[in-house]
Amino acid sequence: MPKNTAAGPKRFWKSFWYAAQGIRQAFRSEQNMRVHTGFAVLVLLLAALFRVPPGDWMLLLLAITLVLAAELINTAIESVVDLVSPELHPLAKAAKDTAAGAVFLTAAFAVISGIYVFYRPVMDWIAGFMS
Ligand SMILES: Nc1ncnc2c1ncn2[C@@H]1O[C@H](COP(=O)(O)OP(=O)(O)OP(=O)(O)O)[C@@H](O)[C@H]1O
Repeated sequence: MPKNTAAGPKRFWKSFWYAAQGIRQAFRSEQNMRVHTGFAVLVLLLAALFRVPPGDWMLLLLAITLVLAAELINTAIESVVDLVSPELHPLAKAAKDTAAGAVFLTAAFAVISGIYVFYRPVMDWIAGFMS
């Protein structure tokens, strides 16, 4: 596999290309990455539908970014663990479980953010629907 041997601006743009390849690879190989991306798209569509204020958009974008970034780092750690420790090992388990814990924390933050942003608009929508 080729390394990034380019220099100057070319090296800079190539590193973006490698990053895009990493995201594409994680999206293809990790079901959780696809599930989280699907939720992210749904949440952004709902935010547009309910016309949430700019500050709430930023909170949702922060939550989505945290979850997807944690998922990418989790995927990277899983790959390295599988490479160096294909056999069962307590440290391999600790590494994978800790990385999964990071994803769980960001997902919990995303759920709380979603409730914070959508509770009022959804309640108003239901109230309008009932009256
Ligand atoms: N080499 C290993 N040594 C010890 N325990 C491991 C090892 N590999 C995996 N495990 C345990 O099995 C769990 C599941 O590991 P696996 O590699 O299937 O990842 P995963 O969390 O299912 O991720 P994904 O499904 O996204 O690939 C880990 O969280 C860990 O507890």
